[in-house]
Amino acid sequence: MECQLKMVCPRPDVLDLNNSKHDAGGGVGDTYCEDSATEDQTFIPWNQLVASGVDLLRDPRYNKGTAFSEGERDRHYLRGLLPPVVLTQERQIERILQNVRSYENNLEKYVDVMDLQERNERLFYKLLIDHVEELLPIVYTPTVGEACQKFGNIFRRPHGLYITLKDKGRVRDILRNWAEPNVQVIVVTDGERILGLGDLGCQGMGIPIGKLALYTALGGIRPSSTLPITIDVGTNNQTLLDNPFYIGLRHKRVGGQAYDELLAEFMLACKKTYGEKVLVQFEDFANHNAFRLLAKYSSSYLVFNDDIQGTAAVALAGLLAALPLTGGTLADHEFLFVGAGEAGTGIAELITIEIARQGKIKVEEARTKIYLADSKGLVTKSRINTLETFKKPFAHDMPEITKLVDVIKKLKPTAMIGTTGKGGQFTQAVLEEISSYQEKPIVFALSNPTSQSECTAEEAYKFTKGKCIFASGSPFPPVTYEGKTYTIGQSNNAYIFPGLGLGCVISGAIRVHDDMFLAAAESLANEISQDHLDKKQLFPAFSEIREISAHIGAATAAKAYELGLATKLPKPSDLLSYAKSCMYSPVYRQYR
Ligand SMILES: NC(=O)C1=CN([C@@H]2O[C@H](COP(=O)(O)OP(=O)(O)OC[C@H]3O[C@@H](n4cnc5c(N)ncnc54)[C@H](OP(=O)(O)O)[C@@H]3O)[C@@H](O)[C@H]2O)C=CC1
Ligand SMILES: CC(=O)C(=O)O
Ligand SMILES: [Mg+2]
Repeated sequence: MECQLKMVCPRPDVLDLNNSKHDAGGGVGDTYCEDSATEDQTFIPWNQLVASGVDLLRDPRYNKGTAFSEGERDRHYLRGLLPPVVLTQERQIERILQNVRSYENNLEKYVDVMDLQERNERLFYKLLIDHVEELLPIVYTPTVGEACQKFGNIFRRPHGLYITLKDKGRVRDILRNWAEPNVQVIVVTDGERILGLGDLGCQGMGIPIGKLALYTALGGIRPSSTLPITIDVGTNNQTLLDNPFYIGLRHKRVGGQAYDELLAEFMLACKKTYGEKVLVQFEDFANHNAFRLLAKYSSSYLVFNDDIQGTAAVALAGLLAALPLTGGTLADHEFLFVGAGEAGTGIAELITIEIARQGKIKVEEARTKIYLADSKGLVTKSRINTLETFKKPFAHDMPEITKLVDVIKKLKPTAMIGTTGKGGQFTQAVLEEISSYQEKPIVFALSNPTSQSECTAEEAYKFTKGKCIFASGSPFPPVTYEGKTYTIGQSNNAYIFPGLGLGCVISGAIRVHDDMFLAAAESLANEISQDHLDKKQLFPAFSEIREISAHIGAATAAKAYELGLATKLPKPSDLLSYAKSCMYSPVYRQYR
């Protein structure tokens, strides 16, 4: 069919590099019109043709469904293909929300909402942005976890790229099959540690899809610039291997040289296809690969690990925000990490850097404030020969203690941070113990999804008698304890990566440096007001997140410039305004 649709735009999408006004880093893309665009605006010719008629309705990027105007229906061969009603985007959202709310279980809501992404992208993002508090638990933790577990059973339309062991030698060809040429952010998983749900193999794809939806909704990254990828090297999850509807390679996980070669080919293919400024986020790899891959690629690629570094930044922000409640500085606290993997040691390292920076002391000295416990108990020097490298810096010269409650009795930490991926570790006895000597213990239960949280918000307040300063990785409703209501802050890396990604894109960063995470953490902590603290709320509401992401983006970009890692020159004079002006808006465009 002849292509008829020409989209035109008085102001370019800033993340659209097709346009010279804002150049965030190479390539060609679509343009969009300003929110207020009307059909009789002065249009600038648009240089990309897309389908009309039936094909237009079937293309989620351009489809507006019943919101196509009368004029558009005539001009783009849509007459008769739609019922006569013309609805506004707002009315469409009302209808969809009504449907979503009518489902009793969250997985049905997930299927319905994600289906919209495949049908009408702008409507999906407007829905998500306008109702973020309600829908985040659906497209993200906890529901996305269940969706991954059942991904094969609920599979409808593919989204993202699947790269398997069988594709060795042709990964670049596969990237070329992705229709969008201007990818700026990739989230990749190999599915081995999906939330706290373990190895979900190829079905981990729900996570990159969900994370990238947040890059757009929370951080304003243009959807066409995002690419979810799953690397399938098999799975050790026998239940999935036995499931006739499993979507991945039906064999045990392959590691070693074959794995490393595939990853190396993948990284190089990303750089060759999308340029050196494509941001690659490693997500939900098991820790035996996560730390290795980060160390291997972070000095030569624009890459970070969300579970190690993004989580560290969000937790540090929460701890900084808690200081006005506890009094003192970070260095005045004793931290106990329960769970010593990616999230636990990632946070421990960033806190170390911050304590050392604030106190102008050596990192070795800062580390004396931090203790780890893993599945075998307290991490001590006596275990040094069998400890993984990432635990070793925090091994203390102490007797071995296996039971958590005994560790607490011995160390008397002021802050306890759970990253075990195992639900229920913060038992009544543990919570009672930490509040027996500490007036305001900090208790973070960061494991996801909700089923794996170390304790519920209600348990935390009940068993500490309302004393604790609490945050969780997955959402919990407010808790009322003895007449006082506490709003539960969600210490989730979703506060960090969208803004950090925005900062990388707008500055044209070529590397992600630890100091950029510190800048992001400080920026997030600055958003906590006295109002929040009155409710012991350490994180702002997600409804405020786009504004916050702009601040985080500006702070991250500023740090990239300061470190000489930014390539977009000249540096914009007002990074915050620039970040805001770059953010994708899902409001419908008018098609000429
Ligand atoms: N809120 C957020 O933003 C984020 C939350 N997470 C969540 O954190 C959890 C862990 O993720 P990640 O760090 O990547 O996983 P890892 O597998 O890297 O680490 C898990 C750690 O928990 C330890 N552990 C397991 N059981 C116990 C136990 N009973 N007592 C003490 N320690 C225990 C493990 O011990 P051992 O080393 O001995 O095996 C390991 O050190 C997941 O649920 C994930 O969803 C992760 C990233 C971000
Ligand atoms: C939030 C996140 O990244 C995780 O739980 O793995
Ligand atoms: Mg993760």
